[in-house]
Amino acid sequence: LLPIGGILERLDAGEVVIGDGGFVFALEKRGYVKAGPWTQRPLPSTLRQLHREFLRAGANVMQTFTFYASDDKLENRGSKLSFTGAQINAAACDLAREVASEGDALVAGGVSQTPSYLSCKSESDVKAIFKKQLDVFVDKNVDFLIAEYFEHVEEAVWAVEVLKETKKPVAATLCIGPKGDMHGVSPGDCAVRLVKAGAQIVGVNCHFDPLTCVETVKMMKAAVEKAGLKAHYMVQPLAFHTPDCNCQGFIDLPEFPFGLEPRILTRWDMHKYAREAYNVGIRYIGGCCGFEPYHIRAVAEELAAEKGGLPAASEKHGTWGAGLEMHTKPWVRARARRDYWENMKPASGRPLCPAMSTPDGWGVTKGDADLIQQKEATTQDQLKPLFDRTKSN
Ligand code: MET
Ligand SMILES: [Zn+2]
Repeated sequence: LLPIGGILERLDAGEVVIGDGGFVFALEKRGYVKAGPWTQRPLPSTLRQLHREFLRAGANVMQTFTFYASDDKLENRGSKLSFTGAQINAAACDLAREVASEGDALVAGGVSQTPSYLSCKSESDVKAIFKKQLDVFVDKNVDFLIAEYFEHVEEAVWAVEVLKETKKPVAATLCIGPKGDMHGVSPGDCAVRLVKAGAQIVGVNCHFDPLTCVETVKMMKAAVEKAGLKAHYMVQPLAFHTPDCNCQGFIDLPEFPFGLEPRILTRWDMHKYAREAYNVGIRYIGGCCGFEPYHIRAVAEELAAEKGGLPAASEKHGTWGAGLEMHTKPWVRARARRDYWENMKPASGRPLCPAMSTPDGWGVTKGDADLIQQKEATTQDQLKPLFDRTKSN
């Protein structure tokens, strides 16, 4: 399969790298993470098992489960923790490495947006937060680093600048859609800033459905190329359909986070996603919230020819439903073919439900953001009264 090499060697050689899926969401469903704070950990045996399932599904990267594990986030959520932030981050690195070494996978240490940025701490304060997590990643010798889930490109740039200090490869993904970041910076401009800050891989994760994310990365790629810069591209979208979202993505859907199930992509939707991503030139293709191991397996199956083989989990899955040839019912046997699953339109089974929702939130768009651009007004609690004021004026 993949030649042995670091992330950049693999991407430079034109290989497809498959990412993993959504850990906080998957662990919440299994009863180990609480939605809201999203910070409960550590969870050794479950976490090890989830890494293994993604590895078996074809993931080439094990991301450390260090999302929202910065000291300020752990404290800010008041979790009564019996471990320090450093211990939590270290345990996550050990687990990711343990499982990665069972297969052909790299370990990526991850940092994400901080409450410190939103509450307007200085650049040096915010950077100090990233540095603490980074010290653990260096100590544990992760293979590369990912700054993911940033709504504000400014904070992502700060993260990249800190991560760069290690000389390890750095990837950066924003949780934005085609309209850009929460200050209205376009995807293209965001990407150029991240590449200039030293990220070798740029893209988006979370907040929007796969095809919207691919579209956003396509805009990033065009701008980076236009600026005469070079980078690799990465996409790790939601596994939920979000055609009705505004600029903040699925957070604003009334179904977030406990009623999203009818929106889940099928494995066949994932084939389409993987092909689209590949066709626009994205070579690091993975998932975020909602992605379960079988979604990653579908990505790996779609790209099997490019990758030179199928993942281990495909042993239990005939490509395009081939396993159904052994079904007892003839009409089900007739479904053992690609065009059946490609054209099947799944029903939701909910006759009284709408196809689309109206996003909540306070409709904070670029225009509103311009009115309230002071950084101290970027958390929702702080935005609401300002927006109400805007409306009544
Ligand atoms: C809310 S985005 C979460 C990203 C993180 N890599 C996770 O899967 O948990
Ligand atoms: Zn996510």
